[in-house]
Amino acid sequence: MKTISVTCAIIHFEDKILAVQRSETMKLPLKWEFAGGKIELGESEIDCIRREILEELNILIEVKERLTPVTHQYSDFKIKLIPFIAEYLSGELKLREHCSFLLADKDELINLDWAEADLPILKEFIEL
Ligand SMILES: Nc1nc2c([nH]c(=O)n2[C@H]2C[C@H](O)[C@@H](COP(=O)(O)OP(=O)(O)OP(=O)(O)O)O2)c(=O)[nH]1
Repeated sequence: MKTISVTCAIIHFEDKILAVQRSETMKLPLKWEFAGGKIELGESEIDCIRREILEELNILIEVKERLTPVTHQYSDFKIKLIPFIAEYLSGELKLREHCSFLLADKDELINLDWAEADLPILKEFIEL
């Protein structure tokens, strides 16, 4: 089965972290995730995450660090999820695809109902 490469960003708003909830009509409905999306043909990982964040959230970010990618097999597709730590730079946050968002303390994140592929990323981030 083909593996889909997806970037996502753990975005700091000062001391809070942004989590977003997938809408009912998306794949993995109502699961929480870090905003991001699929890498387009010929696009770099960094260009992808900046583009996806602008498209989905209407904000600019500064990418700080790449964490360890996670390969995860869902029942009907397989993804390689590439996480970045980033900082909010500018723009008014608007949800263009997701149904809700949360600005949470790092230690509150684990309580959300995450997309499965995010769990190893969350663990690595919490232990940083
Ligand atoms: N953006 C993002 N996607 C994630 C995360 N965890 C996770 O399993 N995914 C999955 C959900 C999607 O199937 C895929 C990302 O593609 P996408 O954001 O373009 O999702 P999409 O709903 O447009 O997908 P599709 O319907 O076009 O197939 O990766 C995450 O933390 N962030």
